[in-house]
Amino acid sequence: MVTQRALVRRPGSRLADGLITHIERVPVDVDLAMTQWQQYVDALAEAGWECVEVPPIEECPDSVFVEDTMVVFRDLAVIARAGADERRPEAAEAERAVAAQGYRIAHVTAPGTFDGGDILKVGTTVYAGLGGRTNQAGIDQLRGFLEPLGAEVVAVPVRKVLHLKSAVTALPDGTVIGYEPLTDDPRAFPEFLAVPEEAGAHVVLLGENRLLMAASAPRSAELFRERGYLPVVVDISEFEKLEGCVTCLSVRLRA
Ligand SMILES: NC(=O)NCCC[C@H](N)C(=O)O
Repeated sequence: MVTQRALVRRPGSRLADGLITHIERVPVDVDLAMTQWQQYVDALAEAGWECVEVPPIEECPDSVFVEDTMVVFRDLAVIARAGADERRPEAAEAERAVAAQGYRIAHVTAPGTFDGGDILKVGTTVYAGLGGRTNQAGIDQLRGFLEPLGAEVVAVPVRKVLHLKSAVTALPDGTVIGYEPLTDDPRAFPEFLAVPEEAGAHVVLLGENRLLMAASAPRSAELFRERGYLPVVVDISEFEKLEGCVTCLSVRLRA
């Protein structure tokens, strides 16, 4: 029985116009991006994840970064009010897709904003990055939705990168991993492991000891191998040009 599903969203033809904030714009090869997206979806599928496609939204170049539309905790999906105005239309279809998977729905409303990329779940601790895309009102509303379900919401600063999960994610044992030059406050996390590359900070937990990660972080992959993990590597160069990473290309629904 399949118990793991992931929402994904195919890139649109305007992908190359996606937002950039902390990096210089370089041309995006949309055909290559499409190939890379398919390889990413295939890697999830090979690891036992059933991928559910959210219908693409052509007018939003960043809609492929579907993780930003929500955070899911237990049986609740909290739908984001995106920190970037241009990205707000992305939420409606994503909400329909997660509701169709049986999730209850809550909404962050004005003046609150959050992007799913700012939310890192480690067990029942929910770290929320307070920065360019997620504001205090958004975090307060998230706390109101998630703490009755047993979460502890912890706000952490994000100043150097787009999203909290651009700086840090976590290994299956709960160790938070981050590239120190881009992590505002490593001491915010009880267990912190520095990795040698920016993209080495981004892992998707595929199950058991498997970690989905980007090809741009080979030394970090080696570090994880030494710790007993099995990196599953995908090239997402075209999404990295738009400040995307492996986490933001899917919403993992762990039923
Ligand atoms: N969760 C993520 O890391 N999302 C990446 C979003 C990148 C997109 N170009 C943006 O600026 O919103």
